[in-house]
Amino acid sequence: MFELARGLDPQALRKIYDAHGRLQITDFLTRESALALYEDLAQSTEWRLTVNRGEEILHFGLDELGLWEPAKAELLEKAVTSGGRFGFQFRYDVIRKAEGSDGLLTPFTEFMCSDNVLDLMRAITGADDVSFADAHASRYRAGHFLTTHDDRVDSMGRRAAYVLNLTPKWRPDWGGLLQFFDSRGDVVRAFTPGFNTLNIFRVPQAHNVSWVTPLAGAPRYAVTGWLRANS
Ligand SMILES: O=C(O)CCC(=O)C(=O)O
Ligand SMILES: [Fe+2]
Repeated sequence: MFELARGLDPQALRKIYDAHGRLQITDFLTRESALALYEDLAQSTEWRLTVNRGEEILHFGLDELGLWEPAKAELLEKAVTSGGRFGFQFRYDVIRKAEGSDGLLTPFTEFMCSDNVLDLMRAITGADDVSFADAHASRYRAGHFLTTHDDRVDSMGRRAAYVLNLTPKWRPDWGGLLQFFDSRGDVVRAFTPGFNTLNIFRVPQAHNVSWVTPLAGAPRYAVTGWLRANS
């Protein structure tokens, strides 16, 4: 089903990862595999809106949201914007792998957990104890975002994060950049979502996804997760 692009050079990638704690692989899958995954996500009806309320993670069906009274929608809007002003906040659409879910997310997760891919991930990151990868799909539309955080959850054994971007064409003006920060809050690197581009970065490390602007001509599709050790 899914195939790695040919010619990936683990040693060269390892050098970049070691030097910066992050890297981009601009063609990760074969074009056919990446297109199949993109098309599957673009036509899926399994998307739900996810937002956090403090530590709590909420999900809303998109049909359900369409039926909300304007006053209720406004309350959610206010909660999300005030939550993000000084704290950790996100809002985007998600598909989480679930028993019986059709679509390509489960086969893709299995692909990420295959010996071939895990060998490559261990070679790139040097994290020899990585034994599996988890995955969920994300879709950021205008007004979606994820404020600065470092992905650290000690009990989860996260060694590195990965993001496979799948929108065929993206412009930095559309927002949705994966940004990395130093301790002063300066952006030290920003990755513009690129089709079939895999971003990998060491955990913990401060990063965010910038607000997707009304200029966005398409949703920002990705499959993302963590390379994990059994903890
Ligand atoms: O979508 C991305 O580029 C990053 C997502 C992320 O940082 C996360 O889900 O924790
Ligand atoms: Fe993150």
